[in-house]
Amino acid sequence: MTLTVSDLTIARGGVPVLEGLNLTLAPGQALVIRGPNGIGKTTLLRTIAGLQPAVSGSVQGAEETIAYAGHSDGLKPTLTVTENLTFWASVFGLGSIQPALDAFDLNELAARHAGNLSAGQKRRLGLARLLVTGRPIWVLDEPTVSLDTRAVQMFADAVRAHLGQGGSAMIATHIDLGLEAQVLDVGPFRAKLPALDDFDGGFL
Ligand SMILES: Nc1ncnc2c1ncn2[C@@H]1O[C@H](COP(=O)(O)OP(=O)(O)OP(=O)(O)O)[C@@H](O)[C@H]1O
Repeated sequence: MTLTVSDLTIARGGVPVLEGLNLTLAPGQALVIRGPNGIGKTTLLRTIAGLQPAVSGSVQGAEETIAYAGHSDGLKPTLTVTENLTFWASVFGLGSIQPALDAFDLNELAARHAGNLSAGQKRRLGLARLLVTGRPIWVLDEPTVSLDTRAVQMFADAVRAHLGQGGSAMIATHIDLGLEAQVLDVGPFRAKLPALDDFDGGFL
């Protein structure tokens, strides 16, 4: 499944942050999105994942194919690691959670409640969830936050394996993951700010 982004203009809080973006992401490909804080990386990923509407342009190939992992880990704190993964596997209709436990070294934590894990352990669990979605396009917003060096390596290995199986990944990150990837440098503001006297309810 190839993701095609055509002439995409996006906004946050009513303010355009990026305009006229074109890109494709084919099976087996990774795209790393870089850029300074506040430039619009999260807005772009949320728009591509269908979590917010585009101002104009289109995203094709996204429906039902994207697994999104954003800043919030979305874990259920009162469920154990195993229960969290089993829940998501059942939502997505997949069977074994063992590959996800193995890939992110979660076996020893399997019976622990997610709410009692450390920040890095929670992040590993959040990323392990990607493996039980069975979805081919991973859209990931700063996935390595809180991960130690070893866990970053685990994550990079999981992405490589995913690409090797015909998946693809779009990753906003500030670190070098050592992946063979296209790079999208989101440059300084490329859209026009609205006139100052334009009232914008999006800021309220
Ligand atoms: N809920 C919101 N309402 C209004 N403006 C917002 C909102 N969330 C973010 N913004 C603004 O939209 C712009 C783009 O934010 P975005 O989160 O996409 O940036 P980013 O590149 O992902 O930043 P970072 O690297 O800090 O995560 C920023 O100027 C930000 O202040």
